[in-house]
Amino acid sequence: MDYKPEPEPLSESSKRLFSFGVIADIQYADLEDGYNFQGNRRRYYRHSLLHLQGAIEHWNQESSPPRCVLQLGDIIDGYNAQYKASERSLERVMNTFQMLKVPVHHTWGNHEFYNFSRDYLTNSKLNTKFLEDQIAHHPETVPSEDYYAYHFVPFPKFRFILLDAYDMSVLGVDQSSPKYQQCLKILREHNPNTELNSPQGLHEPQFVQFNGGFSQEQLNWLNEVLTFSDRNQEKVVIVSHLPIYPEASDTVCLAWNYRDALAVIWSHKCVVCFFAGHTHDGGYSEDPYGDTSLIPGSRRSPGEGNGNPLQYSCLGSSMDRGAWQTTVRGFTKCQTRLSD
Ligand SMILES: Nc1ncnc2c1ncn2[C@@H]1O[C@H](COP(=O)(O)OP(=O)(O)O)[C@@H](O)[C@H]1O
Repeated sequence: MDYKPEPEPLSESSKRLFSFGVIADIQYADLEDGYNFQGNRRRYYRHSLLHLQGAIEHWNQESSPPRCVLQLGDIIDGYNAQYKASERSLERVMNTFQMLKVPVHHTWGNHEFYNFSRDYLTNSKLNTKFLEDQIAHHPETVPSEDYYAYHFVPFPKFRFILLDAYDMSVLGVDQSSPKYQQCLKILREHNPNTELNSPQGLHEPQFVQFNGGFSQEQLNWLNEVLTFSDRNQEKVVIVSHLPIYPEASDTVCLAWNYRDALAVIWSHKCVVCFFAGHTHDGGYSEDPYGDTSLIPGSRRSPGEGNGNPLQYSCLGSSMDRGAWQTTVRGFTKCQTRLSD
């Protein structure tokens, strides 16, 4: 990850409220090192577990421990399926996570679906929905079972929302279902390549098989939660495996309908930060909240928004770069630092 903001000294008026850990794309497999599809990025399949152990030791030793850790998806590599080692590898990584003294929230990425069905994931330890916050008297903030998303409150007045970026995807969906046909149609309409994983020649390169998007139902739910948070003057952090902001990511890694997600976020005041995995080179950007020129096709008028810059971060692969610890101080400025 090229961008590495320097931690600012904490002044009396901006004391750290709390911190949380973030780790993405562990992609463990009991295999020798390899490369990504393009052959230009090394994958440290076996070593990634040691890296996770290092991150956990760091988090456990913090004098003021993080409230939680966010695991942003691709916890094991798709190669495990080929070697019939999916369950064994997942078990190994989850056993490592057991050393962590704080709760971990798991997000699902494309590699989860290379290894497991959605039903399997729902019934597995990678489903951390039991950690969700329940807002009494606001049933509209309860997510549907049709997608894997929830919200939780690690610190008073800070709400975190975990989104399912493969809600609309050909990955993890039963191929005999109408939803699969609908997603395949969307993908084919935007991607005429025979190899649907290839972005070659695409006007919108994010329309590849290894990505997905958010259903309207999930976006409506997100809108309800953000409405609640606005009303309650909360600050909101959103996480998903797929990034949604072009300036913080390679365009081929964006969620299919990233603009729809941005439109929902921009119609509220409360969102301060969005974290994603998937883009192994990492990325970081501040949305000036009003400058629509950065978003191709955006219909948002200049000057709209809440006046605060919104932070978007994509984490570099944990195998290459390490885990991140983020400290929160009111979140007018997101402060990140490399923890190892
Ligand atoms: N241009 C491409 N053409 C065909 N398949 C691709 C292409 N790019 C990626 N893939 C496939 O998509 C999946 C994800 O790609 P990969 O490079 O492993 O990225 P990551 O490890 O970040 O998920 C792999 O199954 C890979 O084989």
